[in-house]
Amino acid sequence: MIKVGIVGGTGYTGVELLRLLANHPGAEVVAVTSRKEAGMKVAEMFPSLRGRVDVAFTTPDESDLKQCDVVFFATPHGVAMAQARELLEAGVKVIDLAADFRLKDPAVFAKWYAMEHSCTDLLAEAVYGLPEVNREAIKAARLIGMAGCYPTSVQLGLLPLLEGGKQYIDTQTLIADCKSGVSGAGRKAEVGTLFAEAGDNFKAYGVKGHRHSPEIEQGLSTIHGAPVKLTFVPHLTPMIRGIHSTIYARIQPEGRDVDYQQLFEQRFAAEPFVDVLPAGSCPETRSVRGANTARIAVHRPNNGDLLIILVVEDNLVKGASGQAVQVMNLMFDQPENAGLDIVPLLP
Ligand SMILES: NC(=O)C1=CN([C@@H]2O[C@H](COP(=O)(O)OP(=O)(O)OC[C@H]3O[C@@H](n4cnc5c(N)ncnc54)[C@H](OP(=O)(O)O)[C@@H]3O)[C@@H](O)[C@H]2O)C=CC1
Ligand SMILES: CC(=O)N[C@@H](CCC(=O)OP(=O)(O)O)C(=O)O
Repeated sequence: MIKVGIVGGTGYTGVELLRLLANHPGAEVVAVTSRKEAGMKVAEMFPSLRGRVDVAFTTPDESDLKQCDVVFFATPHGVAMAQARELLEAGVKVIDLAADFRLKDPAVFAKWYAMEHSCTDLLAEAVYGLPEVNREAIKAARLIGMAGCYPTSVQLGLLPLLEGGKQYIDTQTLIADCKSGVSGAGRKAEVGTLFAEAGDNFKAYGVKGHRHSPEIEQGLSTIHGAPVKLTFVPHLTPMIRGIHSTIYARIQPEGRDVDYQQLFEQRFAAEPFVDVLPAGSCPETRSVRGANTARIAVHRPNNGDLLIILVVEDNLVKGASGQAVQVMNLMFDQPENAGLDIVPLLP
């Protein structure tokens, strides 16, 4: 059994890790931290886990995380980078769901996260946690910076069009118009996510600049092998789970004769967690609720020069904890779908 520790077990991604790992045949959660709820049984706080998770929260200081084979950080930005070195030196693998190990340039990290990076050597070593792009590197890694929720959807939507230096689309004018459910903002109390503020309401935010822009551009540029520019506008929608990304790309002369439906179907045919919908479809966020699946549809209206790619995912699953379990499975040579064989919840 893989011995698992979770730092930040009371937040939305932490409890989602607990839910998924409760069904994992090869992993056992041996430590879960919370500073505020230390001493309380996990299942007392989250009755959905009664009979499935039999551990209590401990403070991060009390928790013997070094006895684990892997520790997930489901914490705010800046927490993992303060603790990763000690764990790695003790032979523990580290999977960070925050952004501490995503951005390769420490100056870019400092600009967007308003803090200096405290271990740039580990940043250089860390592997980006997006299996459809980095599967082999993930298998060999001991430190993972998981892809962000919006960045996962946008990179999957553009992967077949950009990888291998393809010149099918204009890589300098891409637009990603993205919507997220409120759980994307985490479980902490904030006015903007109160029911009376976020319910029956719809708004864009971060239009001047969002910290996922540099992450998406870094990822797309790596996939393409040359700089890619993208305008990213996130929106908050009155739903709990789910991300819907609508991506616009201009087709270049080299891409005029490409069958995009076939390109997407072929690229993702062997991917266990990416589903390309039949031509003409529009994916719904509820079709992936609770599951580690991204569903994608590609449209080319009137066979013109505009491609519209629609991507849906559950921000807490493929956008965070499910993808983190997928990554753990790769790192520990488990079946990639262990603990993740889930039918989405309807309605
Ligand atoms: N929500 C989402 O959809 C996604 C979130 N993420 C990222 O995952 C991370 C967690 O997000 P989310 O679960 O939503 O956040 P929450 O705010 O819901 O939970 C944060 C957790 O971290 C713990 N925590 C807070 N500060 C510290 C600290 N200094 N040391 C140790 N533990 C701490 C909290 O417990 P306590 O205070 O009791 O210790 C709590 O359990 C974030 O970095 C977020 O950006 C990534 C993808 C999607
Ligand atoms: C709706 C909402 O507020 N979403 C968050 C993004 C989700 C998140 O936690 O960001 P990471 O994926 O980088 O960890 C935001 O825009 O800040």
